[in-house]
Amino acid sequence: MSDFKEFESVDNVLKQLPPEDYDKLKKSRVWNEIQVSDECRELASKYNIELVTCGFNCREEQLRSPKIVRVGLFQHKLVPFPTSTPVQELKYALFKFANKAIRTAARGGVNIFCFPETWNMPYAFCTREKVPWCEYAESAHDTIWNTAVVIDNHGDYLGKHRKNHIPRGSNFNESLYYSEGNIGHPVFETEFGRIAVCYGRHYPVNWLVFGLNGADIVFSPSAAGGEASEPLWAIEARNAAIANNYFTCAVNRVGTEIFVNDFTSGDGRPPHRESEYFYGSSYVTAPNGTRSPGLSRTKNGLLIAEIDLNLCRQVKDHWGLQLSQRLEIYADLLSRATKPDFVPQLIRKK
Ligand SMILES: NC(=O)NCCC(=O)O
Repeated sequence: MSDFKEFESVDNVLKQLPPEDYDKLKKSRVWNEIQVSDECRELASKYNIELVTCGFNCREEQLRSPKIVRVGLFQHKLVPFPTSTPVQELKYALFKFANKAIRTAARGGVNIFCFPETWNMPYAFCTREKVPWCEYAESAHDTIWNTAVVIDNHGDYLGKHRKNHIPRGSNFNESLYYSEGNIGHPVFETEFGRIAVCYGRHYPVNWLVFGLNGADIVFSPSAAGGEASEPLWAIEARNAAIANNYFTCAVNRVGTEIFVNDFTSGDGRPPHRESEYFYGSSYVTAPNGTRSPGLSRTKNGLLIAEIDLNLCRQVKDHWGLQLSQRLEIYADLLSRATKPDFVPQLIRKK
């Protein structure tokens, strides 16, 4: 397992193909190269941030102009800072690094930038300890919810999303720290499209509602790690883009975090001090199912993807999934399934 933790990424293996084969591969995945400034590349290299860039194809239309937007997905490790670093010092160090990442993204023309979930602290929920981790809580207009705030390009607070599905298992004991989100599935109108934040990527209905509320781009900031989680990663956000005809941006944390005290994971393993390994691999999917290369599994990285929001409607027109989605039959079933006397529609041989 430890060797696999160091495995960098499928995309890096693919890059070793002869250039003409790699070119064919790019065409088959339908993404292109885009230009970013030398300054962006220089900053990325100076700050040791892997930079991956790509653009998605979109047909030109006769009536609507292209709506070109650049999204920036930033993934990072906590190390070199040990989890035992004093709270204020660690917060400051992470803020300083975040500042470098944002500046790099800005030089790359990024319009919308997204961090991973709980990027500004250790992922300490595995420990079940409250001290000192609760001291990382801050009022981003919230304290007891796992919350993402959306800040617009003028520096103004646009609103927030509270995580709806709080994990309760294995090394993801967030329910000891957070209440379940209670403010629905907001979509934020910005100068760069209608955007939303979806934390609960294991729940297709969660994704669906952001689509119903009109999202063009749904960001999924994550702290996703471990063997059970990784096989799902490349599928869930991609499938959501296909099912809902919007762009999805899956943003993950990187690395293993070592804590001071032993804790157990409820899986028969002896007490230990390390978190799950967070496998990075942040990526973007377009509404037609094509996807960007992923960032590495092991390194700090910035993925800059150029998208044309017109693709959302083009794909909707092509498949007509919204025309045939039959929400009413699911609304009825779902409301019955929430009742204690729900009887599943199960047919048995008589
Ligand atoms: N942060 C979080 O909700 N993680 C859930 C587990 C996973 O998906 O890897």
